Amino acid sequence: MAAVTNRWRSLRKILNSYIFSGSRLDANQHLRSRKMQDFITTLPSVQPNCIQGCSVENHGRSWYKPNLAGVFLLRIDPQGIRRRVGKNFGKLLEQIEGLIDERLEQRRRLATSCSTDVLDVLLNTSNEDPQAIDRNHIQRLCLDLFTAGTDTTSNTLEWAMVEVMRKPYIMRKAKAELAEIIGQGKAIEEADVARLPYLQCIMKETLRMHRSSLLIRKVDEDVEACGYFVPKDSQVLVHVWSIGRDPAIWEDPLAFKPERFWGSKMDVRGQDFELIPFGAGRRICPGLPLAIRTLSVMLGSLLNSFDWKAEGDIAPEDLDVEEKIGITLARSRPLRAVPIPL
Ligand code: HEM
Repeated sequence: MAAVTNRWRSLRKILNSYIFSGSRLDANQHLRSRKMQDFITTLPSVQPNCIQGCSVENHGRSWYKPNLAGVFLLRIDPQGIRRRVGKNFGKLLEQIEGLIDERLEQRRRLATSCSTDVLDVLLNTSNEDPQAIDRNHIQRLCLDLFTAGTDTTSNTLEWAMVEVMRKPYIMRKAKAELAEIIGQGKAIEEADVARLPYLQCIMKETLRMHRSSLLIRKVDEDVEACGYFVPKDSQVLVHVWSIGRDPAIWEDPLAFKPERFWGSKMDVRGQDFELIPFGAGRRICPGLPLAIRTLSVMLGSLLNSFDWKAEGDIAPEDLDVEEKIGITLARSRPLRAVPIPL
């Protein structure tokens, strides 16, 4: 056992030097995280105060499994990661293939090609110019949208509900705003969201606290940033989760307080580097406008249509916020919320 631990320690040392590829970054110095410090550095583009990362003591689990083949640029797949990913993506592609066939059949049956959703638009474009986009493109594009747009959105909504249910005063305030602006029990339209500032604050606060994304960037040329030398071709992982909880940026960072955004111009659209749940720059999430609109409408509708309690009459303060870390950040146990008619 001791031998395995030692080997693992020296492997971590090697990994460290590869990940930080020659820079003088010392992970221990800058990230206090026990579990993540060996593999991840927090290097937001310009804000020096973000670089400190933040404590993640309440992350009790070892979650980060580096793909060794990727780290050492090997073609082999010693952990079977590439094989498993290939198999699971194959299954997803089969499902999408089925959806496309179904839609083509429906269009043939109804003799129509009118655009009702993204898939119709893609199929129409392909009909008009098969060189521009073929069936393979459509399949891959749908795969991208499914993988990038589903868990991200549903997890964020679940976290928003958990946080609102944990703090009855937030629930009351949000409901009061909805009742005043929309009318209790009435449906919310996308256009209403702009008139619901407190609901928007809840969404921002949820995205601040419950994002796990690592933004991945490759450095074009040698750069000095915040006193660190980052050599050309380094891969930099920007740890958005830590930025969102950095005490150097946020007052009382572990508390869910939508009020911190009240009257503030700070937004999630990639201009304020303290809050970049959707990334920033050229590769910022293209689903951002859709996600913001749908999330606000969904959360607002849930709050405006029902009262809520946790299943099993768990007291609000006992609802836990334990996270299950992955590409997206899910709650460790899915929330089971019981709607109560108004
Ligand atoms: C709460 C919801 C969402 C969050 C927090 C989120 C977050 C992100 C982040 C952090 C990135 C990487 C950006 C970067 O590297 O700078 C990304 C990329 C992407 N997102 Fe989202 N996303 C969400 C919803 C969606 C939705 C609804 C869609 C589409 C329907 C979508 C489609 C994509 C795509 C296609 C990319 C890859 C873009 C590229 O590589 O150029 N996302 N998202």
